[in-house]
Amino acid sequence: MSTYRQRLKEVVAARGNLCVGIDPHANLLSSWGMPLTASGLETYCRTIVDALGETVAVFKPQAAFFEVYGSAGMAVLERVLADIRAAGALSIVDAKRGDIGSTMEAYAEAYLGKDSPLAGDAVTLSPYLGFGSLMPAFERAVAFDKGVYVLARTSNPEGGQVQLALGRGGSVAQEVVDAAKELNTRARTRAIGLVVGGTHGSLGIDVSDFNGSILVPGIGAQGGRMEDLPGLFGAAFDNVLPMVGRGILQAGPDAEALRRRVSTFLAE
Ligand SMILES: O=C(O)c1cc(=O)[nH]c(=O)n1[C@@H]1O[C@H](COP(=O)(O)O)[C@@H](O)[C@H]1O
Repeated sequence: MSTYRQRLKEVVAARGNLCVGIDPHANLLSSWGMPLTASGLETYCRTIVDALGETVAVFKPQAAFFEVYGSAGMAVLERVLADIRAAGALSIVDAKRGDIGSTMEAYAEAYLGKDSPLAGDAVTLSPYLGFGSLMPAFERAVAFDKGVYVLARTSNPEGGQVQLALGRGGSVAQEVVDAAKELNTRARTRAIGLVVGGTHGSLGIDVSDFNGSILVPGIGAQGGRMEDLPGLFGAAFDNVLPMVGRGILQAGPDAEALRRRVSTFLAE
C-alpha cells in the first residue's frame, strides 16, 4: 500500500484540497428531519457520503458524536469508515487520543491497527501528556502506512492558555511543531501531521518548514476563511488541508445543495 501522504496527494490532486467534517450534531440531525437515534445517525452519515463520497478528497468523522449513541453509534462509525473507503475518499478519525504510553498502545491499536474496524487512514492525537507518549501511534502510523494529526495550535479561543505558554524552546505549540518535524525527518516519513486552526489572525507559531500535512479546522462556522489561509500559512500553504464541518453540513440534506457548498469552499 502507498503511504498516507502519497494517497493524500493523489486524492487531493484528483478531487481538490478539502476535508469535510462528519459532525452529527443533534441540531443538524433534527433540521435534516432525522431522529436522534443510532439509525438516524446512520442515515445522516450515509446521506453525506452518498452525496459527497466520490467528489470530496477527505472526510473527518468526529468520534464523540458517535459515542453519544453507545455501542450502536460506534458500529455506525465503523460502517461509515468502510463507506468512505469504498467511495475512494480518505478518512481521518477525529478521536483526539492521548494517554500514558502503555495505554496509548491500546488507543493506537484501535485507531491505527492494521485490521482494526475503527481505523481510518489517519487519526487526531493530543500531545498534552507529552509528545513522546504518542510514540505507539507514531510507530503504527509508519508501519501500517497511516497518518496522524497532532494538535499544535487549536482553533478555539481557550487553546492559547496551554499552547502559547512558554516551554523550554518557545511556546508549547512550537515545541510540538518542532518535535513532529524532527520525528518525520528522523524516521524518514511524512506520516506525522499537525492540527493548526484557521481561526487566528496570526498563528503565533512557525510552521514554515514543517514537513507533513497540516489539518486546518475552524473554516466556516468558527469564522475562519479559506481566502485567508495562503497569508496565514505562507510557505507552509502547500501542506495545508482545510477542513469544514457545519459550514457545509448546514446546506443539507439535499445532495445537490451539499455539492454546491463544497464547490463554493473549493473555489475560495
Ligand atoms: O482536531 C480537530 O479536528 C479540531 C481541532 C481544532 O483545533 N478545532 C476543531 O474545530 N477541530 C474539530 O474540527 C471540527 C470543526 O467543525 P466545524 O466548526 O463545524 O467546521 C470539529 O469536529 C472539531 O472537533
